[in-house]
Amino acid sequence: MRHLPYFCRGQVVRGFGRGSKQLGIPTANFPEQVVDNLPADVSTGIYYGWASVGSGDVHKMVVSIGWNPYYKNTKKSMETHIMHTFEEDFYGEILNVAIVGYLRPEKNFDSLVQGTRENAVVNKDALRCLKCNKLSQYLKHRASSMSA
Ligand SMILES: Nc1ncnc2c1ncn2[C@@H]1O[C@H](COP(=O)(O)OP(=O)(O)OP(=O)(O)O)[C@@H](O)[C@H]1O
Ligand SMILES: Cc1cc2nc3c(=O)[nH]c(=O)nc-3n(C[C@H](O)[C@H](O)[C@H](O)CO)c2cc1C
Ligand SMILES: [Mg+2]
Repeated sequence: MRHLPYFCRGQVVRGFGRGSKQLGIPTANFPEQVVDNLPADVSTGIYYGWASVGSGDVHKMVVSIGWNPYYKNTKKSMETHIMHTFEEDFYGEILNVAIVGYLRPEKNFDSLVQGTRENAVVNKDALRCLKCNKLSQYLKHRASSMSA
């Protein structure tokens, strides 16, 4: 994306409910409005960056933007997997994300097992890319000033 880092926020909505169960990675889904507001020339694929829920702590994240070719979705989605274990679900809360970099295009997995493996690889890549935490501090500041 030409527009990186890209900041956006929105309410976490329910998707198809298959992110965590099938691929082992829960993804907080943004509503259509947030997806429609992405720059028109955004490349679909998997990105990494920082995220916070409400005014909570900032965590590393990976975000998938696109049509999930494995599931043949007809509507573009934007789903964030936060690299943190939460005590409970946070549907309805405001998710803040700062997308920092691009990792890979979306793939059409041969199987769910392959999908799970690929996601473990991409999560590791994201952690390697996210060593600098300057943007994390920026997101924390921006999220708290917006909810004040
Ligand atoms: N580490 C995490 N990252 C993202 N979401 C999490 C995390 N831990 C718990 N959740 C919760 O899990 C929900 C996402 O679960 P999941 O992706 O399985 O379902 P869904 O978003 O409703 O549907 P879909 O499978 O279409 O994405 C989030 O909305 C959030 O409330
Ligand atoms: C890190 C990450 C990588 C993903 N990679 C793909 C992919 O390559 N192909 C795909 O169809 N879906 C991919 N997805 C989306 C996945 O299919 C989606 O989260 C589930 O279908 C739940 O909606 C990815 C999601 C995440 C969080
Ligand atoms: Mg999801």
